Amino acid sequence: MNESPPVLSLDRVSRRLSGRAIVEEIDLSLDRGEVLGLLGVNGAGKSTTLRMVSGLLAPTSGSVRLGGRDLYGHPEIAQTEIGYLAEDPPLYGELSVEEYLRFCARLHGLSRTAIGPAVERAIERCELGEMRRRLTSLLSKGFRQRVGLAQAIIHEPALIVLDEPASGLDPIQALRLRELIRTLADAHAVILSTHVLSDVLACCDRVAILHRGRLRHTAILSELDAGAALRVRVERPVGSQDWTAIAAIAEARALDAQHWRIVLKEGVPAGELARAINERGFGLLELRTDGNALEDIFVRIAGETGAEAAA
Ligand SMILES: Nc1ncnc2c1ncn2[C@@H]1O[C@H](COP(=O)(O)OP(=O)(O)OP(=O)(O)O)[C@@H](O)[C@H]1O
Repeated sequence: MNESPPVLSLDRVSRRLSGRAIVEEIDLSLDRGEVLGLLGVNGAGKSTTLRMVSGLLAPTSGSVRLGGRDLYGHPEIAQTEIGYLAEDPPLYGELSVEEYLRFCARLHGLSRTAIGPAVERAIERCELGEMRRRLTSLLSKGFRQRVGLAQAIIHEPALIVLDEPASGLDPIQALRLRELIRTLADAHAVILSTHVLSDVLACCDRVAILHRGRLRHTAILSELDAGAALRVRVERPVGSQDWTAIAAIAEARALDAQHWRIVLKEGVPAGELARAINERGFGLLELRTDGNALEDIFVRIAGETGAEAAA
């Protein structure tokens, strides 16, 4: 079978600056339909990695491939195959949203006849209709990010690279942007950097944790959730013996008598716990994933000192 190469693959990619390793030997790959979150504390090397992925900064060693072709051997593919949203997108303040997007479409090499429909599509997807004639210098931060996203998708690139896309947004704007990013995965491969766990949980399929320039952990989020704890709130106060009597439960810890952290045995769906709670008349008030599996991993890695991280 002739399998097509991944949209993006990194093979032992490193970047050194003045003899210091900023990013070291990163291996990653990404396919259409996936959103990968690059998670790390400030200074972990996220932006440097994304700039190498976007064709803006050559690796000191290793290779970045797009659809199987070496990006730095064929730099022209960056223009057509990559859309990049920088942490603070440079918009030309004297242009309206529509003028700016037309300009970006030309930069990405779209033909004169293709520019109009591409601008309309990007405006629609990023919900910029009401703002199309507004000068970009007069936009709120949330709309500036949406315009940045619109220019990143205007040429329908295979890969979309987003550096801290939700940074500085209020919670509502951040939620809207995450929803938008999630929809992009239908047609593109998306890689985004963030130091915010909830960004990853809300819109990524996979996470790669960077620390001190090294890739320390990768995980598929749905698999993390499967083994993760659940938070349960019940009407009637119950004791740990009530939980251990339920065969599906591996572990139960009281937060208070009505509020528990439950870990299910491997492969048991959360619905089974809901059923058992109702059968026993505990009165289920709330059942949700604890979200701590990723947090535990991230906090452990982010807390490592230089010596531990190098080990
Ligand atoms: N041009 C440069 N010259 C010197 N040091 C640099 C340069 N660019 C990055 N660094 C250093 O490399 C490390 C990684 O930087 P990078 O911006 O990639 O991290 P980051 O994870 O994106 O951080 P943040 O979340 O703060 O944006 C940092 O210690 C930074 O100070």
